[in-house]
Amino acid sequence: MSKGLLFVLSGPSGVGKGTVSAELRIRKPELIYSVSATTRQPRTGEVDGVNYFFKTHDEFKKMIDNDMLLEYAEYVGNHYGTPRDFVDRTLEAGNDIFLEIEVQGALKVMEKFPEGVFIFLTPPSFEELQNRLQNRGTETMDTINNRMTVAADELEMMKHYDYSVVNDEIDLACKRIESIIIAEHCKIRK
Ligand SMILES: Nc1ncnc2c1ncn2[C@@H]1O[C@H](COP(=O)(O)OP(=O)(O)OP(=O)(O)O)[C@@H](O)[C@H]1O
Ligand SMILES: Nc1nc2c(ncn2[C@@H]2O[C@H](COP(=O)(O)O)[C@@H](O)[C@H]2O)c(=O)[nH]1
Repeated sequence: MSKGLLFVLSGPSGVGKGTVSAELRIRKPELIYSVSATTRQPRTGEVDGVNYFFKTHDEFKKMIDNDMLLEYAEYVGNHYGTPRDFVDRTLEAGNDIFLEIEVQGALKVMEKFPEGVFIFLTPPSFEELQNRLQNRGTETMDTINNRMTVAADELEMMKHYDYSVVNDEIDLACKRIESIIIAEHCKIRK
């Protein structure tokens, strides 16, 4: 049996990765989504094991020490990481897996899985990115400013990705990603 494909969706905070992924889950239920571990506090409505595995700093460190993370990164004061075992088992079983992670982590996955498919989600403009972060209302103005500073560096990394997709409209962004998934599967059949 051939292995599944690893898709990584990345891009600056607030660009709409979570929103687009949630819509893709509805449109492509056959895709399997990785649940990350994080030391960040849950936001209202977030559920442990569904949105994230919420960990203490000690628990997260143990995961690193036991080599349980495919990649991890510190992002604006919190740690985030992708549990390795779930990714490996999904791919070995011949299923595709979808990771939604920030840019430092994606660059690490590129080293370990160069055969992965790396998609950078871009905002229509920098101003719109700031509007989206502010309108989401989940971060303080300080955190938003920090995330915008990081975003400027992250946009520089877009050139390392296989695809860039503009998230102007959720429907269009999803259609673009769905086309990429189809195209990557066609490549395998050739
Ligand atoms: N195409 C779009 N047009 C307008 N608003 C959008 C669009 N996509 C997402 N949004 C809004 O932008 C905000 C940020 O989206 P979302 O939380 O999905 O971003 P994210 O990239 O996952 O952020 P983070 O990396 O911080 O988790 C949300 O309020 C969402 O509703
Ligand atoms: N490197 C990783 N980044 C991850 C992972 N899971 C999520 N993220 C990214 O972190 C930021 C902030 O997320 P938020 O939920 O606090 O807004 C965002 O860009 C996520 O995509 C991961 O496992 N590794």
